[in-house]
Amino acid sequence: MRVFITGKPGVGKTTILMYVVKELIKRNYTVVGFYCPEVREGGRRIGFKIVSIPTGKERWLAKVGEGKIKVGKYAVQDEAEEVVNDVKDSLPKAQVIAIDEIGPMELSMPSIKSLIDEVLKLEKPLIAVVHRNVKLNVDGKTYIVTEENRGLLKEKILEEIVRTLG
Ligand SMILES: Nc1nc2c(ncn2[C@@H]2O[C@H](COP(=O)(O)OP(=O)(O)OP(=O)(O)O)[C@@H](O)[C@H]2O)c(=O)[nH]1
Repeated sequence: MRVFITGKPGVGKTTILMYVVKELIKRNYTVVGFYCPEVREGGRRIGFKIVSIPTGKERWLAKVGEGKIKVGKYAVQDEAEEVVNDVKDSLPKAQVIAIDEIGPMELSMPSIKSLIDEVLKLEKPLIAVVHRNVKLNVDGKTYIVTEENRGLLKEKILEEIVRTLG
């Protein structure tokens, strides 16, 4: 059972995913994955972190500046690999996998791309934010988030995943 959340920038994708993750953890399910919050300084976005679920281990994913792999103005940071390995180590015990997001930045980093490829091959329930420009060729239910449906989608997606877990 895979749920993909997509939609325009700033519409509430991350908010839905994090709500579902928190509610699953409250219900004592083991959720494993990662999310990539943006980092702003003085109102300007200077980069993104990558944070492991559930350990909370955090490293720079990408930040403004020069580097061997660049996505737009952001240089992908090697240290992100430490979080990728943390997630990989936790995968076997996962009951649900949560990823925010499957996007150009994440897919540009070989170790994150291979983690995502590995997760997409697993049969475990998955909830993932998918960037609007990324097309995944795997089975799953895709929800396009809008201001109008984002409130209802939170509960609907949570219930669908809880029902799968039994
Ligand atoms: N009022 C209201 N605001 C919301 C809701 N969901 C998200 N927001 C706000 O909308 C803004 C963007 O939310 P995100 O969840 O970061 O949106 P996103 O689609 O993940 O954004 P990107 O990852 O930048 O594309 C934040 O300030 C949220 O607090 C909601 O249900 N109601």
